[in-house]
Amino acid sequence: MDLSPYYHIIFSALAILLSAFMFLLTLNSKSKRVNLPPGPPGWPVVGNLFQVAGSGKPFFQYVRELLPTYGPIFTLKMGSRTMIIVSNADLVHEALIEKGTIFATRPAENPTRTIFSCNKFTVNASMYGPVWRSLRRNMVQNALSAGKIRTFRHVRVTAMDKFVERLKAEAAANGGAVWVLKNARFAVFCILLAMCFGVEMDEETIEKMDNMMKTVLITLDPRIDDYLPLLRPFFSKQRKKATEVREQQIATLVPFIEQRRSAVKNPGSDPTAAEFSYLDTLFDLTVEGRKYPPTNPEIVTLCSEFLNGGTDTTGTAIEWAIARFIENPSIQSKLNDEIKTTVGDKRVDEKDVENMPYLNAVVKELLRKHPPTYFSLTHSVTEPAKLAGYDIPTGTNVEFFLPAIAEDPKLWTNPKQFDPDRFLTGGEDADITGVTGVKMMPFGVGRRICPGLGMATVHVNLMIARMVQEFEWSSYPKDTKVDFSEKLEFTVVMKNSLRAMIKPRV
Ligand code: HEM
Repeated sequence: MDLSPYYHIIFSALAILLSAFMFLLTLNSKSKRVNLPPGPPGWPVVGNLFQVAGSGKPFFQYVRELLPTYGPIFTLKMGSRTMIIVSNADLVHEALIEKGTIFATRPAENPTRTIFSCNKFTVNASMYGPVWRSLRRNMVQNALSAGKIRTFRHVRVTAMDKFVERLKAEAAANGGAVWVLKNARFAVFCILLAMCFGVEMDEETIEKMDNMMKTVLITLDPRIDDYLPLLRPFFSKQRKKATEVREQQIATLVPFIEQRRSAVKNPGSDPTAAEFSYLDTLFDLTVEGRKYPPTNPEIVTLCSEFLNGGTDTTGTAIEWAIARFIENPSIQSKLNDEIKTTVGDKRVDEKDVENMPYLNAVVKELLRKHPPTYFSLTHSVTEPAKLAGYDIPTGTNVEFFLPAIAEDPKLWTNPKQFDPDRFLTGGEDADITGVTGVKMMPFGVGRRICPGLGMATVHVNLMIARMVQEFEWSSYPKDTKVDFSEKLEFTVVMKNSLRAMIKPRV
């Protein structure tokens, strides 16, 4: 959440004037009687907003530095929004498992998000209720069930072969060096596109789609008027731009939606059409409380959610994995040994992954130490609630800070260390779904747990296995140390995007 571009003196002055006015208005309001968790003192109305923005730090870093002072639950006032940051496993369990139905909703969205989510018509943004239930049930049962994931095996095989070819070509042109995140996220994006649209796309079209998705994500970056709605009149240009981007997004995606609609209506008419796609589940979808199926703009929104949910998250996991392999070559060689003993000279397949305990331990440790997002998506409560004895009013943004849980010394031995063996010889374990207890939650836990968990696990395991089977990975430039600094770019990626040397294994 980098708000620094908006941290402008004029707005500060304006906000202070407004804040004095609003403060007087709210002095006697009943919110004064609410017992919120403690937090750093802020200014009236703007709260801690300018402290956060002015710190110049990524939001996760700002929060991390407050933990020793304010503990496992604290409040940040971000303009009109009250944010409650939770960073302790027991409190996560209390909120998302014990009081799961109450903490399962989402807060109100800012106007830009509302444009792109078609008024909260997505699994991730919808309030806890009938729309969410219908959309989520459809995604989980009709598109992401274990059986449906299996039907796309051939898509993953083709995408992995292309991925390896791309890496080889890039290495050949650059003295053996390749960019890790860029190539990994492109490979996942190809898989998700094929699953979503069920039509074949050439590389140029895929890149066009990818650029479109990136533009949307940038447009959705938070702005200061999201926190201080009184400043909205100053941002009419940005609002107009957002509407234009939305129009472009619709114009880019609708032709593919119509192509698929026609292929489904006239079986056999399009020889390139896949047997099944996520789109097929949306055309006639019945949504509780509605009499009509999703419109084309709504389908655009649902497809974008499907593509965005799994692309950067998975790509990010792969980048951190390769960084760890370069840092610790013994992990890489142990993995390669396991691949060799499991599949011999055969190309590693997703079915083999189940029989590779070391690979599974590496992936689990990766998601513990480097959860691709440091906060779960924002939660909110369906009714006034209590957490750790404090009041949680409706409309509050409840944020769960994942690294604090996955690196809690009360839950883990040497939590800072990247050590896949902790899950094998170390005798440690964790239920990633949180049902039997929360120790790490890279996919969230409870009712809003990531519905892509199963598929994402297949993708991360398979990509790592193929990347290590094909190549030996080492540092670029040679003999340099990996810099593990982080930065926020929707997910938490490496501050200096990882470039690595690859050597084909013989
Ligand atoms: C390594 C990959 C992934 C990670 C780390 C990840 C992580 C997460 C997290 C932390 C949440 C928020 C949970 C909460 O609100 O408490 C989430 C939600 C979600 N994810 Fe994922 N995700 C991944 C892959 C995917 C994939 C492949 C898809 C679908 C194609 C997907 C679709 C979604 C959706 C739709 C939600 C919203 C669920 C809801 O609100 O009910 N994710 N994910």
